[in-house]
Amino acid sequence: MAVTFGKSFLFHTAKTLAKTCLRPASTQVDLQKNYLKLTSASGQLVHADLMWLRDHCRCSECYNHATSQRSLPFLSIQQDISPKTWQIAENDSELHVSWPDGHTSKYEIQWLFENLDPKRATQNLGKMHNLRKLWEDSKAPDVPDINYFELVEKSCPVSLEKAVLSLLQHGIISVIKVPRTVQATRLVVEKIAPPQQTFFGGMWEFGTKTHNEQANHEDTAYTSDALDPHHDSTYFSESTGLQVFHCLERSKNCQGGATRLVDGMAAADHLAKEDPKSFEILSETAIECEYKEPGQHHVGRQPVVVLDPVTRSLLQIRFNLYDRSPMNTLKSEDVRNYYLALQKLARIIFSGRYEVQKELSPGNVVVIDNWRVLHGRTAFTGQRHMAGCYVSRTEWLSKARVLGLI
Ligand SMILES: C[N+](C)(C)CCCC[C@H](N)C(=O)O
Ligand SMILES: O=C(O)CCC(=O)C(=O)O
Ligand SMILES: [Fe+2]
Repeated sequence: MAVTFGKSFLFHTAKTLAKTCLRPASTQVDLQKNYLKLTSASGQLVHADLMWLRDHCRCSECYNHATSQRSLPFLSIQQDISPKTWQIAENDSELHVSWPDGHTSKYEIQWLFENLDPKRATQNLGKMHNLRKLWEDSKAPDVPDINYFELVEKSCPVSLEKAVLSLLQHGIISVIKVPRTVQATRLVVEKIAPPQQTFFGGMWEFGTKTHNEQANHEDTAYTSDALDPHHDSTYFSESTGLQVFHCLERSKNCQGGATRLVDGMAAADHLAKEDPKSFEILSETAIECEYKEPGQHHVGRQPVVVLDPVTRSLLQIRFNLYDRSPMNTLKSEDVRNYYLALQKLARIIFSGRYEVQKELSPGNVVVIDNWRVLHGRTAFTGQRHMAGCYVSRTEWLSKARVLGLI
């Protein structure tokens, strides 16, 4: 049964099956009104809509393999398209389809089953989700220290993989023995992706010992006040992906200024279990955040808990109580319940259950997934000089894919 054609094949197979009760030796193809029904030898069943099938022809006319881009004119796909013939070929590894206009398409059967599997989207996006190890209640995450020399000087691929994996698993990377310079901080980051340019700059510096007055911004981060755990850039249309901190200098008389890190996804997960209604409110109601200073006015509107549009699993937590705009996006009848829900999440976040504190010292760079882990600091006295940068999410996820991690 190496090569079988159209309906006669189906008829034949069905009869054989009925007589012998044997499993089919190859994929079965059955033309329905507007799709091909494919049944694998092991019984997996998928529906290939005929418009979808024509669109996914991977011949060099319809698809540019060098650029991974489609070239078939989208509007040329007719609503009533139907194949003239179809056959399973190449020892059950390909489906060949000929279309009324004379075009022939060949598909790898395995590729079809993968891409048509209705569970595929859920499972595929679940890869990141499955790697994630939420911080456990009152237990510090097991974050490996990555050595600067290995990562940057030796460009060790194992170190880089370990670093990006740590980000996927724990939402943070710790790099040790980093030279106390902005340039060394940059070299660490560039192993993963380029620093993201924002109005704060590419690489930024902040702290008491300022160096360059122009680098200062009208934000509490640039003071020595305490900052409760928060995510940054909730006022951008897309929050920055990574937050990098390197404490370049702490004066001898510097007291406080410990970095507080909280796993926002562990907190949201806790809320989902404890109070699903509040979780739902936070994931379905958008609020607004803003940043204003002379020459800048950014506004971002999204829910505090953002779910993946396909899998509905946790995609992002955007928690920043400081940078909220007037809460004018809520319907008046929803205001009270919204406040109660946000307070519930805030209580979990501020409870310390999913928090670690670390007094960053010169030489220690921490990279934080700003879509997951919140950062804050205790108030301080004395001198504390920090450097760092943002990295956009699309850039670091691209690196994770290139490394084969997701
Ligand atoms: C650039 N640097 C990180 C130093 C400051 C960022 C400003 C912090 C702002 N409130 C926010 O939460 O986004
Ligand atoms: O000073 C710190 O450790 C953190 C300040 C902060 O929240 C920020 O720069 O975004
Ligand atoms: Fe911040």
